[in-house]
Amino acid sequence: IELVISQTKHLEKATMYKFLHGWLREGLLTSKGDKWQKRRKILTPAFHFSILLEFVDVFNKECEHFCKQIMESKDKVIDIVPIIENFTLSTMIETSLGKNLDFHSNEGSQYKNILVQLDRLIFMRFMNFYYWMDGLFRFSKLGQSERKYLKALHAFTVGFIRKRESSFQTFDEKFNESYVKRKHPLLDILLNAKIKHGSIDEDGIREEVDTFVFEGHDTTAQCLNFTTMLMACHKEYQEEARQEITNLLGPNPDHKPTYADLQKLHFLERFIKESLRLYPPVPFIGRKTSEDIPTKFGTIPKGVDVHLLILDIQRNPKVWPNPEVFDPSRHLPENSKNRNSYAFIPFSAGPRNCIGQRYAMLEIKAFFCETLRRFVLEPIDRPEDIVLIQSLVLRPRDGIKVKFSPLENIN
Ligand code: HEM
Repeated sequence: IELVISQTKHLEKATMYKFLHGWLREGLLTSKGDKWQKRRKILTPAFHFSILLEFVDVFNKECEHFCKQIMESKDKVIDIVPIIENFTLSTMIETSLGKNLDFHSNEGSQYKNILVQLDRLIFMRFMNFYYWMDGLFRFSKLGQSERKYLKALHAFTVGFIRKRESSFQTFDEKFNESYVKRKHPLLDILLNAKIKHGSIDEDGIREEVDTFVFEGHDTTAQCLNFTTMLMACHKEYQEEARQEITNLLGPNPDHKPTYADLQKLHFLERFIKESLRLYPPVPFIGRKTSEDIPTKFGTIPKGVDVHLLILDIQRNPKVWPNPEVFDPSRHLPENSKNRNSYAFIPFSAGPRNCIGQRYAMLEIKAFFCETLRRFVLEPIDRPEDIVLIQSLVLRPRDGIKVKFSPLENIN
């Protein structure tokens, strides 16, 4: 695994990524060579800590909205999957496009439905070998549906971009005070690159916006779904996480965490890592080899697809004793120092690792700062009840039900 992903040689993605090309074209996730390198350079500043700092306010606001929905719901046993997906999609739209999208509005519900349909169609194509052939797929009903949804999605994305561009003013990219004061959704960094430097055009911006929405919201949503279920199932760990949060921020959820606070939640971080070990939202990735790779087991030839099965790697009993047991202490520094660093790769590793890793961890931690200070989570669905399916991400087939008991009723 290390030989394939740690080097800059094998950066091209495997053949199966072609199923995403209609949607993302050649955005950061699917591009290769010079194009990928240039884009990574343009996009890396979008995750500078000064920008993430601002995003924490958005996460906090949306976390509060999430909890409000739960409080207003009559039934406290809730299938968390749809509301968590709305939560991560809202934060993604706001931080990447600088826009609030209401999913009850016509625009919001249509946009969300398109994403859901495309995910479903691409998964169906992936699962049916005949549809792997472009010619057959193009003339199939599935192919026609995909074209219809892609056209609608791209019209939405271009609309969002043009609207923001119409009132956009370029800015100085130096990380000085005025830069930090200004909120910079991802789209602004791309518009600046287009207008100031001509290093990207409108099609390129669209590729990247679609890539971020695709890669950023569903992955984080699935991590939150599984982590919330695990919190509910492990009362003692849930209490430890709540203690850590209240020791740092106090019991009142109106006292919101800052970027710096979120760095200090070490137990919560280990809890999330253990959830990512058992339920990696991206359960496998693939590369095409650009030259022969000699390994101690034999040579992987040039030009083949290599699939790296993250879920299996992270449940390998030779590395993770009793792999099915949920145990956050596996991620204590003293317990991980002798472990091969490629045994835990939920965000991949090497030069093509996840650019949004820190963003995702901040969002997930902010979510628990809010929910654990408002509710006690009790299990309804448990890991043994969940049927996992792998669509574009790893997800629970039938949702996940959790009971939310308001903390004030318990104390
Ligand atoms: C828990 C949440 C997340 C997980 C588990 C995750 C996982 C991954 C993995 C495994 C890859 C490598 C994919 C491959 O090699 O094919 C990846 C790449 C990527 N991720 Fe994430 N991701 C998460 C959240 C995010 C977020 C929040 C964003 C954006 C804000 C994001 C943006 C990207 C992009 C753009 C790439 C492509 C990077 C490149 O090829 O240079 N991800 N992610």
